Amino acid sequence: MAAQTAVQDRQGGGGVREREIAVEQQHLDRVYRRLEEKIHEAEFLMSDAAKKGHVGTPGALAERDAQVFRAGVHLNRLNNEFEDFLFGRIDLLRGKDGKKGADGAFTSIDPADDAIRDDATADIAETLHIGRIGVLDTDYAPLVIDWRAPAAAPFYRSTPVAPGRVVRRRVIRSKGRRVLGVEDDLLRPELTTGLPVVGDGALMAALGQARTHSMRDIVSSIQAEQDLVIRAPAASVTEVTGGPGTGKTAVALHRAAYLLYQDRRRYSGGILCVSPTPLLVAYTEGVLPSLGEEGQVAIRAVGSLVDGVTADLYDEPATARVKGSLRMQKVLRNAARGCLDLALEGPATLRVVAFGRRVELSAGELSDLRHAVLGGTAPVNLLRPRARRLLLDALWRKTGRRFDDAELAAEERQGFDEDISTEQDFIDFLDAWWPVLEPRGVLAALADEKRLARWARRVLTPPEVRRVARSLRRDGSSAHDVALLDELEMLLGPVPRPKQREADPLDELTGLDEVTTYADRMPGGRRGRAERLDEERTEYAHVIVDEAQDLTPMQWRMVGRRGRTATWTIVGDPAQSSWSDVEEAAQARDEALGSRPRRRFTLTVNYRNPAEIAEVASTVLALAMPGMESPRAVRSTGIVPRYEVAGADLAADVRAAAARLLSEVDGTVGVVVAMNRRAQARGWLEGLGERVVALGSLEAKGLEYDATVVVSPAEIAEESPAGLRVLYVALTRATQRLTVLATALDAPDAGGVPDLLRPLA
Ligand SMILES: Nc1ncnc2c1ncn2[C@@H]1O[C@H](COP(=O)(O)OP(=O)(O)OP(=O)(O)O)[C@@H](O)[C@H]1O
Repeated sequence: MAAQTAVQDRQGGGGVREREIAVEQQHLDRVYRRLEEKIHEAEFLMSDAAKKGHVGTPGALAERDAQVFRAGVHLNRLNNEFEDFLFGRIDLLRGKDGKKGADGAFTSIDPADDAIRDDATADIAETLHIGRIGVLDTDYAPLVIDWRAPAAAPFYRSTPVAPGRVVRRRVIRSKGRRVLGVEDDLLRPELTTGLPVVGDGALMAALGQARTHSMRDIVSSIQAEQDLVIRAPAASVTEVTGGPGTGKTAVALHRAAYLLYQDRRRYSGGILCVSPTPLLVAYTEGVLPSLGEEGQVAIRAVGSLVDGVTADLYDEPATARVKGSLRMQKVLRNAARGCLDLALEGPATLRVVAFGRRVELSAGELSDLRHAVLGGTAPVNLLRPRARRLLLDALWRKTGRRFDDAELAAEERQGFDEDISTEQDFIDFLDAWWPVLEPRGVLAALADEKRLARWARRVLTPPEVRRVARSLRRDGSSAHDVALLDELEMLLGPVPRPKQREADPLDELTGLDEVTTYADRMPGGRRGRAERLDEERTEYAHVIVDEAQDLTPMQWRMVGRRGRTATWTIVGDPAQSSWSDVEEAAQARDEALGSRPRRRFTLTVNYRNPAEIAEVASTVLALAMPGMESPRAVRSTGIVPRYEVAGADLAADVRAAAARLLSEVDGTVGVVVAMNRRAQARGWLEGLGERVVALGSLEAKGLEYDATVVVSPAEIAEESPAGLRVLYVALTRATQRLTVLATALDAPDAGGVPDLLRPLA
């Protein structure tokens, strides 16, 4: 009977849909009325604090500032008129333990033993609405439960096989203050509860939507296997693997929001999310604000982890391989020390005047001294004070002064040190003989092939030396260079910086700088507190690594230094790795993570690609990683990939394919080409508008489009030793349509299918 009602209502019979929308609209109206009251409260707090004036004891001022800060943050969150602020509802049977949690909702997951009557009828005992932040009524009853609260977990976890207390799960679609639609899943169809069921399920509705250039959150349709990862306890390392489109990136970002909600104090140390490319950062950075989280999470491209440098170049695969390998540690260590010698083009000897006579250290003596100082492993810049001391010791010995009285000797020596070390000649000599080295200077020195060959003796082969030196002569940096700079920063130690402007002592007394005023005093004007903290921070409480399969060993070292005491979430897919030496990268990952225990999760369902596209990708996967399983595509659209063969004018053919796809989809189109055709391809698409973009194969990582054109699979595959895996990435970017454009290199068959995409016999 209930099943019958459900079928009828799914077909929209009897105006049930409109009635149910009206029911949810009523609830949403109540929520907004309550939110308005909260906004007034927060505004009152702000103005009350302001009225407390500008004078008072330091304690009172600090209290006032903290109050303003808290109220401001709160107001900001409330004022954000989220698209679907309220997005879910669950109707629950009576629970087992009858206890209420902090959010006002009952805690038990399982139904009470007598919640279902013998005739399979049951009553709905509790209805919870789930939203982006929690809202309590004036009497502390929950109007909306925060999606991250324990009571919201059944919304994501319940399945028809293990429904727990959930009878019906409803996803509510709204815009601003208006409810637009509802989509229900009936989790206990065997029961008669009188609940109407509307719609075709929320997940399919979400997956079919057109894509934009920004990723959407999935908060209203997180699936059970994803929810397990999002809410996994933050102990040590959480490792997630899964094929393309299984939601790894989405899950990682939702997990960041969950961790902050769950233990805000602990994660005030910041969460770092490392992404492979700036394009993926731009694509994903709107997700956390849409979940109500801003400020504590820094999403950075791996090439932007060192302040002041942004990677804007790509290295050829063979060069990347060398620069990313652990062998570079040795080369950089030699370079850090070797650069001291480079500076010695100035005076070869040191001459000073002491006690009326000249005292001199010869080139040989200076060289011995340098060796003695460099004997330690300390960073080179930190050895400078020791070098200075040894120079003074050696000069003092040369003066031949002897004293019987120890006190007198100490006094004389102190005077000597002060005199000599303030002498301009000595200062100039020290600056030339033991200069403060900056990572960029040392890296630039490696661009000289002869020098690099010396520092890389028995570590790199001559062709490798040539490649690396040549790549460093370019103007700009690659993501591999950034890891080298970071390594050098560690080997060299901090560069002493000129002192910052003194803080206003009164501000320090009142704690005012913690709240707002510090930003005003910063050079360059007013900046957000979060932005400032982000820049200053070099270690984080939690580190998330997206597309972890692509980090080179040197990059793992760089990321590892940012999370020495952190907990970690690492998501990736070995089948999508563009790094050729998978084992070396795994070893570096192990080093970065140390012996911390790991919890492993696997995601198995592909939410991005329709089955028709996933099938093509799986033929390449079989070549790239024989034996590796493809994730299961969750939907099928009936639209098969289109195969075309390019004629004499590749540009015109690519342009035509892109234009056709633009007319077929509402959202975005991505044209993926081999890396060396990137610039060219941008030109081909000129004038087609903003919905279409050209991407080099490595740039496509992590992104998705309504439709894609993959240009010459063979060219992409042949571009690097990991080319087949890169091609696998390229083929898995489309949510609706795929066009493959073959060239002669692809050896297409009569149907235009490239050799690489033909299923193995
Ligand atoms: N539970 C879900 N509900 C709705 N959409 C989802 C869900 N899970 C994933 N998606 C969507 O599927 C697409 C793929 O997700 P995501 O980019 O996180 O996958 P991925 O595993 O990181 O992929 P890749 O390895 O290819 O980079 C995104 O559009 C995402 O919004």
